[in-house]
Amino acid sequence: MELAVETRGLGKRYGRTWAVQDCTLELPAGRIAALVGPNGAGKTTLLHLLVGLLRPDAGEVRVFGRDPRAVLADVGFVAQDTPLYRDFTAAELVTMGGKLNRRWDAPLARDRLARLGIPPDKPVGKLSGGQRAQVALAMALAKRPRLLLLDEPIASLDPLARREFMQTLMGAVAESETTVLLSSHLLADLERACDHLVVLQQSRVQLTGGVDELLDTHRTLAGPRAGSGSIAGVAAVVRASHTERQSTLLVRRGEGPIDPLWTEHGVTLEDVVLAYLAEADARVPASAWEVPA
Ligand SMILES: Nc1ncnc2c1ncn2[C@@H]1O[C@H](COP(=O)(O)OP(=O)(O)OP(=O)(O)O)[C@@H](O)[C@H]1O
Repeated sequence: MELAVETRGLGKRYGRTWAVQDCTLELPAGRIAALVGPNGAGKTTLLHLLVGLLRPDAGEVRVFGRDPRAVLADVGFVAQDTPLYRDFTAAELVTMGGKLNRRWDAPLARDRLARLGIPPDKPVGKLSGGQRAQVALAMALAKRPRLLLLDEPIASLDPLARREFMQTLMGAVAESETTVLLSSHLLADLERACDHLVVLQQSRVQLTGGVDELLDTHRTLAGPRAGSGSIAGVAAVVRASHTERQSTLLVRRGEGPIDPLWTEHGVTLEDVVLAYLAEADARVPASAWEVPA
């Protein structure tokens, strides 16, 4: 299995604060991976480490087995604020891309922009935020990257454009075996398109793996209010909530069938992500919020 991304104990800090800490993950080539986590979790920092914009303070990062700066020609990156030369038109950007990149698929960019109704002759600074995001994606795809990194690319898109954007990504992966890692807060959109998940929380990886595997290994259980004893067929309780009489648990399955005392339901990606984030959040000490007198 070829790995597009591999990190071992990766860390980056600003001053004394670790923005990414002890991050170990593997992203197999050909996957569309979602990078999720709350504001400030370290998603942008991780993407910047993968594209060589930042150097690690700890651990290692490899992209297709090499230092990220050695594979820049193979990596497309769309930064969070889709920075483009705002005085240039989309048509001028496509022409410029051809001069700056070895492999450049100008027809792909032009077709895509035409299909989306992006005016070729208007400075991109005068386009809407969503249109600018589409221009940035078209430019990144025209590079024909082996790895495409996208930092919150769909945040500014309307629901229809979001769906179109995700379909384009899936199409690009199917056609060219591009690996995609995209950060987003829009879990429902990710569930449709992504087959791999990385959850970051407070600079650390909380959970990572294939989406099918994660959905298969997690269950929601409902039953009479539970104590803290173990439950047959359950490896770990990720998140528990209780009423006076009833408990609802999100669990990771273990060996064998689950205790029939519990009613078992499948989970969505959103259920799993929110359970892991809530569980990690519960570990934030209240003192973190204390304001010095
Ligand atoms: N240039 C910087 N200088 C100092 N601290 C920084 C800098 N960039 C990021 N940080 C800090 O590093 C941590 C991770 O930030 P990062 O931008 O990677 O998070 P994020 O998950 O992308 O957040 P968001 O979802 O809000 O975009 C935060 O605590 C942030 O305040």
